[in-house]
Amino acid sequence: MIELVNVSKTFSVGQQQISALDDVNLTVPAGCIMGVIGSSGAGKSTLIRCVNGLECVTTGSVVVDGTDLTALGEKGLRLARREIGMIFQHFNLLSSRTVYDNIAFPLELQGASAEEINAAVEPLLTLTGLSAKSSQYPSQLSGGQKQRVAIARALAAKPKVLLCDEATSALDPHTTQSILALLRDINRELGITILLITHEMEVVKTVCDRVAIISDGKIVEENDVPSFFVHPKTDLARDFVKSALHEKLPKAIEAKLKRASSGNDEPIIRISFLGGNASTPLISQLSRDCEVDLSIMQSSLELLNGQTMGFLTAQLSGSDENVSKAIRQLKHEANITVEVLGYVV
Ligand SMILES: Nc1ncnc2c1ncn2[C@@H]1O[C@H](COP(=O)(O)OP(=O)(O)OP(=O)(O)O)[C@@H](O)[C@H]1O
Repeated sequence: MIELVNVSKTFSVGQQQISALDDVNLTVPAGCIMGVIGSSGAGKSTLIRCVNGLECVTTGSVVVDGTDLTALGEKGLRLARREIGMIFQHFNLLSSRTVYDNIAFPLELQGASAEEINAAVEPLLTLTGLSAKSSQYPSQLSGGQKQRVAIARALAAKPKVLLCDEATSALDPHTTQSILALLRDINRELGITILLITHEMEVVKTVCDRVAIISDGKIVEENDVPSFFVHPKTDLARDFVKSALHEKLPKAIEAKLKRASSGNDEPIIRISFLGGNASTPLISQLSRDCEVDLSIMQSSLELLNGQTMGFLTAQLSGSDENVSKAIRQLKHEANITVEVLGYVV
């Protein structure tokens, strides 16, 4: 549905060339909610602006629903952009227009009649829970309500794709959850493909089917969300995953944790499980098979896209040989990732 093929974007500032996107390849399947996450300056905004033609790519192509946007002239691009709705962090509503008139605005620009506009706007007011606010002005609304108006306006022209640029970053956690639930409903009920950019893993965890990490203008990792959480491949992905799981070792353990083993210490391991394994009696089995003890420090279960994921941090005790055997056995289990966080005496 959305395809970025070898996309690079370079900005010229005076004599300086700034590479914002560097050979990006990314596919967002139809009906998917894809999150692109990255730190500040990684290239997220540039990427999403290239997808709706607000920014021209330097090289490569951007294909949305079979149309190569990079091959279009100004008029063609204007028409193609009707298929692409977009919402922003700061809502970008027209302050002199009511809620109804904000939602109607893109249809007015297209020359729709009053009847056509009403037929499109009324269901959107219902969908976004704004029917009672229809004649109010943006200044009379909360942040969450403003974002609902922006979502309804983005959907007015019946786009196939919705782009979300840090859409919940200005909202409190409770309102964020309600906006993400609305995006999920829109995706399911209207079949709209959603590409969102965010710096918050909580957003990815709550609403996305797939996730890509961008760093220095490059996509460094991409996966479905449950696999991304359980099998992060890069250090950056591991950091993002940890930020979303709020995992922290007890302070006393953290203080004496050594990266390398000194020979007479014990490893602290972190195990992630995906799917059915999360509920199997893995620990007691490991303890029996390998004659090791596991002192559990942290454990949690999460449900992502209907899949159970388990996370467990434990100190492993036993003879060197048995501890090595236990780690080897864990590494061989399907759908389990084991990581040695360090060693304590
Ligand atoms: N119009 C521009 N002119 C020059 N450089 C730009 C322009 N837009 C972005 N950049 C540069 O491109 C790089 C990527 O910026 P971008 O805004 O895409 O990052 P981001 O991941 O969205 O960051 P943030 O989360 O802080 O908004 C940065 O180095 C930025 O300074």
